[in-house]
Amino acid sequence: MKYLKYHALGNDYIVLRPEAFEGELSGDIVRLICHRNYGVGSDGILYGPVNSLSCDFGLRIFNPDGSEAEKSGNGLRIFARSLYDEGLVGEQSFSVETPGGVVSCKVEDRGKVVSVKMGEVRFDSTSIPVAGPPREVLNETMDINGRIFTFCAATVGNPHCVVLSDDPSSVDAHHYGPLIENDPRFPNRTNVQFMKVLDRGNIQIEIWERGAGYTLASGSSSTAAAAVACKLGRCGSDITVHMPGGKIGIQFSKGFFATMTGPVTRVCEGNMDQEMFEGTGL
Ligand SMILES: N[C@@H](CCC[C@H](N)C(=O)O)C(=O)O
Repeated sequence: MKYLKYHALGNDYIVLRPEAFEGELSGDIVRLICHRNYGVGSDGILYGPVNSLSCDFGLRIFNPDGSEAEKSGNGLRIFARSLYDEGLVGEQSFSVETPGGVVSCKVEDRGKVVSVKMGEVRFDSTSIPVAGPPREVLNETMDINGRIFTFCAATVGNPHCVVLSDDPSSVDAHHYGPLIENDPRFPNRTNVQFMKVLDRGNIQIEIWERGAGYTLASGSSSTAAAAVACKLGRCGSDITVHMPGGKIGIQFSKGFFATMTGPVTRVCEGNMDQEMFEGTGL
């Protein structure tokens, strides 16, 4: 089974074309393909282009735990680059339908940079979702094993919990990230960012992703955290997000309509041997 592999600041994805894999991408198959020892290994699978009635292309996004995500910022940049590499798009803008909404992509610098209009970031609890009365989820507190966190929540199409921090660390991301990801206040679980505002144009985040765990970078996390910093009045509308894997630029217009710009790196193309799937019924 042919696949392509790319990474975006160390957030790596496998691109599977439907013609290369005509079966149903079950949770078991996704977990196997993403497994770092028994499979190819990745932070997720991009399955597309699939048919779309409203857009140039459709895309499905799967996390390594087998769950399907509504949107992926790094994933969309990688998907756009894969289309460019295979001559399906040029450097003109094109639309992609995801379960979390429609985005517009533009490949730049011969594919090494991609911009994505990610849609509107929203903070209302019913859209994210967050349990409790309908409200904007801003500067709320949560007690996680006795440690009190102040957080905001947002949706970029997928859910995000942005924890305000003076010292974001991978230690906190690994320890508290899974607890927050699965906290009952988030009915669909959530992605988690520990965010420090550096100045009006820069933030730093550490990331724990829903269904993927600790990642070196995340486009939708960058978008959500930057939107929270802007919403709180701590940043302007042009923000650089600094992560362990590198940095992404986020620009807001007309309120919280976000454009994300960042790099994509091609890793390889390969073929998954049928032996890998023995015993899976595939
Ligand atoms: N790494 C992605 C996010 C992938 C989806 C996320 N884990 C979720 O379940 O919402 C990104 O770059 O946005």
